[in-house]
Amino acid sequence: MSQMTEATRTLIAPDAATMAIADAAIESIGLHDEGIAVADPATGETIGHVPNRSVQTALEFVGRAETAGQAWAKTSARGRADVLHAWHELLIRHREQIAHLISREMGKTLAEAAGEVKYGSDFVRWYAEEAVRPAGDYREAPDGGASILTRRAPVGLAVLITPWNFPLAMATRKIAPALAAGCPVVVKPATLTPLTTYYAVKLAVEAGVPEGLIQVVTTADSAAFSGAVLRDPRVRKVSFTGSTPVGRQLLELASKNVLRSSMELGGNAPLIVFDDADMERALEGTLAAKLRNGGQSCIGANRIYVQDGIADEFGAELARRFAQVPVGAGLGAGSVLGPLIDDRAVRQMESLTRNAVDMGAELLTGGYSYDGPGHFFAPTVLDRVVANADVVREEIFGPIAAIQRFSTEDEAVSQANDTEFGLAGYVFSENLDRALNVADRLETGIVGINQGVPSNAAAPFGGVKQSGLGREGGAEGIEEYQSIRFYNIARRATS
Ligand SMILES: NC(=O)C1=CN([C@@H]2O[C@H](COP(=O)(O)OP(=O)(O)OC[C@H]3O[C@@H](n4cnc5c(N)ncnc54)[C@H](OP(=O)(O)O)[C@@H]3O)[C@@H](O)[C@H]2O)C=CC1
Ligand SMILES: O=C(O)CCCC(=O)O
Repeated sequence: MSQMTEATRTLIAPDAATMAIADAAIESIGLHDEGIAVADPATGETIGHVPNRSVQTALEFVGRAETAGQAWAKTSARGRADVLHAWHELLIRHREQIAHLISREMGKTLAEAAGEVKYGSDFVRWYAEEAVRPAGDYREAPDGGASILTRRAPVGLAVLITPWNFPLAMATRKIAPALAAGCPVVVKPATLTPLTTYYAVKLAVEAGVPEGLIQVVTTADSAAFSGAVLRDPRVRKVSFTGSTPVGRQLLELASKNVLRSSMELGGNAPLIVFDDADMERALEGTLAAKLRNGGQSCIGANRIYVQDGIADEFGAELARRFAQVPVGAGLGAGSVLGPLIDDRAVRQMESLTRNAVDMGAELLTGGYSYDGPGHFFAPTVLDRVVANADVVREEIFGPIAAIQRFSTEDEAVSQANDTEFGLAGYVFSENLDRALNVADRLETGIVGINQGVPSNAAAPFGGVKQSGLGREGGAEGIEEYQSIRFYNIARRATS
């Protein structure tokens, strides 16, 4: 595609010393050199192997977790909290190794990986704190004839299926509340990035999580895994983060045993910039909402709507900033944008850009991939994208900013809501009334107002419409792993 120069073609190479830190972390996990190969997306190099577990082994692991879970469910809340606090401390003590490992296996820059270590560890600390919060309440029946006690019991064995884009945070966001609630877990990390999960779980065991309580299953046949494990009567809960088509399949499987289900699925986030926005805030917020994690986030800004009066200036300035973003290996000094996860993702970015341009979009910057061995695509800005272009209808999952223009608030809201997804949205306006009114009208579970990264361990992350079911993080996140029961105590009037 166009716009390629020798300067923009240059990629920052990985640094040998930083790769050595990552490789030492991988070595310390103690896995063997056989099974499923894991590759570095910046170099294509194989960096380790994880076991390819059979269905039979996965079911044995279910049994081990269930056995360990019986004692864990009886451990006091303070006991569970203490173990989670100890795990949090170990994650922080090993933050450097974990950040390098995340960067090596997933590709994000070291700075972003360090941010993920903080974010991912925050879930462990948060649920250490939540474990001891009241797990029930007392109420009176309105007619006075009964007292009602509620109690939250652990839901039981939870199967946790995580994606490759946040290898630590997506694991801890599920494991920590499950453990805090008193549940055993079987975790299935993505085949593309399983090493961080093995490393974090090893630290959990060192921190005092009972042997067997967390079982990690890696497999080359994830469909066979879910087909068997979700039908097993010992399993009571499934929590999944990933694509909507896989989420639908898992919900179908979960229906057989009527499993409690949490689904954090795809997004198609609208980002709306009004003409009364602070331009600097809006540009920085858009850059963050689009390029965080190389654009590979389900809350990444997918459709950017800019009000007519400022659209030319906004588009030109965003393109200028995108063009200056240093691209290279996550473990390369100064990289701000790392590689995409695999070659399929690069081909998808090329196809989305081509389709948008064919349909009339203006390519303001980027639009090209880099020659192998890594999977790199340039930061790209497209302006005047039409509403039925693929880049608008599909989840991009890469560094393409697709700008459309609008004139009125009603028009912006109606375009923003014109999708089957409803995970995140963003509003930029210095008029608080307007920002809040538009936020109220967006059909999403999350809204960033004048900022581009709304995630926080204390917040209830999750979507509406086809973006999923349930919430992760916050006080709500532990409830996903609890069953509420009540005791009705008959009361006799006394005089
Ligand atoms: N909501 C989100 O955060 C994410 C959304 N996505 C979206 O999905 C697209 C495709 O990414 P992809 O990684 O293929 O996402 P998937 O939904 O295929 O994978 C996510 C996780 O689910 C597992 N999985 C896949 N199929 C099954 C199955 N039948 N039973 C049990 N587990 C299964 C994967 O395992 P395995 O790795 O072994 O296939 C992985 O652990 C992305 O481009 C993006 O649009 C992707 C990741 C995260
Ligand atoms: O599903 C994702 O893409 C990961 C969640 C990102 C976040 O928690 O901010």
